[in-house]
Amino acid sequence: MIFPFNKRTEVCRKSSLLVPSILLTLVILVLFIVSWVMEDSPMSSLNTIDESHEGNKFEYEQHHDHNSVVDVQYIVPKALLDVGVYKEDEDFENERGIKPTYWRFNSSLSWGPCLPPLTPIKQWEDRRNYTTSVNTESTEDFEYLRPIFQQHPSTSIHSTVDQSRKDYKSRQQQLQRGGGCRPGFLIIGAGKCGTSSLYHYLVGHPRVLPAFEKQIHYFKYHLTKPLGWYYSFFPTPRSFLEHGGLMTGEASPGYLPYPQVAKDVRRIMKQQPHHDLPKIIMVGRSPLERMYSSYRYNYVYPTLEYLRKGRHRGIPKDLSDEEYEKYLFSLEDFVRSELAQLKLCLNWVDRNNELHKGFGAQMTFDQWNNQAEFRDALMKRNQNSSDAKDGPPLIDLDGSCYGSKVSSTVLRPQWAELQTQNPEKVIVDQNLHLTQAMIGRSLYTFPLEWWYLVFDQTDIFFVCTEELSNPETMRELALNLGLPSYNFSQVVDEGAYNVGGHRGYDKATSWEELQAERGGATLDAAKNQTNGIPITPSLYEELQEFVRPYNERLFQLTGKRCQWQ
Ligand SMILES: Nc1ncnc2c1ncn2[C@@H]1O[C@H](COP(=O)(O)OS(=O)(=O)O)[C@@H](OP(=O)(O)O)[C@H]1O
Repeated sequence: MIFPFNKRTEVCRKSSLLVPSILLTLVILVLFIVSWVMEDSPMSSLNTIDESHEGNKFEYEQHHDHNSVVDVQYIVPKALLDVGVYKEDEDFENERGIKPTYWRFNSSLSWGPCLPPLTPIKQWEDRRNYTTSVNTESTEDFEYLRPIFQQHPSTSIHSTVDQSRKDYKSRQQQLQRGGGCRPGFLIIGAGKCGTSSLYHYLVGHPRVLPAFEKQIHYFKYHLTKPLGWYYSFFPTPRSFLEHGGLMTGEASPGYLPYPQVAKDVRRIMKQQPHHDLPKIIMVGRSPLERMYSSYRYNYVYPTLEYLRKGRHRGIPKDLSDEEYEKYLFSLEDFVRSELAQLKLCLNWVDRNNELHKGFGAQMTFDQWNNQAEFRDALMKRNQNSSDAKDGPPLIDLDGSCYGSKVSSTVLRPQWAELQTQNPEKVIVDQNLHLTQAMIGRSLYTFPLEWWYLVFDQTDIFFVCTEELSNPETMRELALNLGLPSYNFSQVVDEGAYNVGGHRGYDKATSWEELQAERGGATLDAAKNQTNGIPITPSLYEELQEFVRPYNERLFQLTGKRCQWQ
């Protein structure tokens, strides 16, 4: 008896538990589905946060995903949205319908090229560290964003540049704050072609702000440092926007020669919000003039400096330059030996006048064919070069043509004879990569081919040095970068930068001074140097012949022809 009773009560008890547990399961299921749907919704990742800090009230929209595993957080001050920064894309188109890089507003993660201060989420949650990187500007401070939409006030170029320099003088402070502005253009070279002038002319545009230094060389020499280190060379977001800036950039001539740099610029900049890339600008000068400029700048002046200080064993210090001359190799010496080396590397002709492919194409293939960006082109152009439509073989001049130290007295294979026969003459270690390639670095097409494999054709701009001082050249370039039209006459009238010896990248020499220095040549001739290059006429002719096809390929590649052949 007891059993049926007990059994019935057990059944009753069980059935009375069943309903709530089904209900509970249903509720859990519904909650799970809702949270799952919410997780996929972008709105769910926006929290508005009110914070008080040091007497200021802040309102932020905090973007994060639901797993809270995002370790970098963009905090966008609400006030920024209120002043109307996020308008239509078209607001930033110039008269050619071109927008400057990064000015797209489909995301609130970036203020044009500038990234708001970054706050690691861990710090956000850990209030003890909270104050270290949060933006401490008050709401009304964001009024400074307004000039972006208005005609920039007509302050003089210099006061704008000087003021913005002052604003971001403290790079250390900027590093701590996070954020920063990305370069919208990179002048990648070529060295000794007027990169300093091009940079100074471009930042003379009132909507372009200069970097802390003309050449930063981040992608060549400093990749082990964080990107924040690089951005700290550019205006702070505040100073950038306050000055109505649309673009900033830098000029590092050491970028052009290296395929790895082209790859790294793309890879690293693509990871940033917007995935836009900086525009690539290259300036090219008559190859022989560049070569002569490099000979003086990278060999003669540093070697004289070295000798004057008595650094070379057996050569007394403080002699006159004329007395030191016998210790220097001539331009003719260098050109002859490098030309022979380059012919072996690129193409050479045997006694029967038959043309042979040099060692450079195969060496370059072996070195680079494991890189996805370059493999296809290398297969077509270096392995099967009979098909001209794919372009000439890719050659990594710097990496393949020059070899390395032969002995303590012979620094490069190309100088074996020169150095052995002239033991009293000096080549210093310091600029070997430049001294070895006086002609090579004038063959602009070789390195530029690699940049064309990595960047869109429309993102690469080529300017001829000889046209730099024409304000119309600069206006065209600025328009093609998406900037408003601007008359550069006043800027170019300042003169040429980094002329002759080591006067500095930021030092302008007036055109009149240049005219006087260059023996009273006409102003036009002073702008387009016509100095005699000290080599024998026969070698000059041979060089001209040698560089002509490479110049021709450069003009084909860039769609732009310079006055040199
Ligand atoms: N506007 C203009 N027109 C023609 N030539 C010009 C111009 N501006 C600079 N220059 C000449 O360019 C040479 C300096 O180039 P860079 O600034 O690129 O040199 S560097 O690689 O950054 O050291 C340097 O050449 P050299 O004087 O022959 O050495 C400058 O005189």
